Amino acid sequence: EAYGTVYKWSPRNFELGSFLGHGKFGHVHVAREKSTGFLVAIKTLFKSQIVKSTCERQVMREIEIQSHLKHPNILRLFTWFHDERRIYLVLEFAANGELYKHLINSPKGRFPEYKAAKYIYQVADAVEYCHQNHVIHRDIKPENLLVDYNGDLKLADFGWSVHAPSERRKTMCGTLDYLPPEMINREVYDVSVDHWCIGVLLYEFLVGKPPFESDGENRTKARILALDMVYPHYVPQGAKDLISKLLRKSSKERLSLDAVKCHYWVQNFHSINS
Ligand SMILES: COc1ccc(C(=O)Nc2ccccc2)cc1NC(=O)CCSCc1cnc2[nH]ccc2c1
Repeated sequence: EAYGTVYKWSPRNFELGSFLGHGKFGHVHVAREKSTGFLVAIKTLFKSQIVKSTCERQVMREIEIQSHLKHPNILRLFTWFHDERRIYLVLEFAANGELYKHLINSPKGRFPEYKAAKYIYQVADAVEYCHQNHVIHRDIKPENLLVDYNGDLKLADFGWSVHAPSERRKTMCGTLDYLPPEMINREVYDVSVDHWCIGVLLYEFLVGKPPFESDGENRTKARILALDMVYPHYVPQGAKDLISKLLRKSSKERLSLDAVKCHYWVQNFHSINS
């Protein structure tokens, strides 16, 4: 808001491009801001659906929180505007799309060590920033991570379900794979749920599937509560050490996000990656 005036954005400022997907409240398109040529993603939310399903105050609060989060690994909400029927969110466009697709299209369906280490560092950094801004439970899982033009991760905090019968897990939308024990036991939870999810995420990066994956929901829950997991032979010792310090039943014993970033297995690759 230079010179004290707030610029009034409107749909006229943008040229709408291809359809990117749809969420529970609306759909997302790539768009080009006309005066700069800058590519963004515009998420159109229908007021009718929002008013029906959540109170407007909560919606405004969520948009307020999102627009203040500024971190290189968190998808930016640049601005928003509305007309009589819709709310438009002007979001950062991650040109390399969904991380999940990169994972399943990798040669062995899993990331090499250096990539897993780079990505887990970036996720830990983004989530630590969220915690410092009193935002928790960012729903960390591959479906909620995007890759930008430079190959860096963006925590996207999707509000959307899959838009096409893609190669995603069937149970994707309600996947239990990332639930920590305290949430299965419906106990009170705190920021350390995110630490658990980062442990599950790192395992999935290196193995290509989450540690407690089972065909039945109850089987998955039982495995989570029993910490019933095995590491394939190719998972390096350093990564096993880090995962085992995050997947702890007692949330207080889980490694801090700073310690994740400083862990020797992550640091070993950080120099190469940065
Ligand atoms: C910061 O991010 C967000 C902030 C807010 C909301 C939101 O919906 N808030 C909400 C919902 C209901 C009521 C009130 C507020 C959503 C997102 N983020 C996404 O929805 C995921 C990426 S969509 C963009 C995007 C970019 N880059 C891509 N590359 C490939 C696909 C793709 C898709």
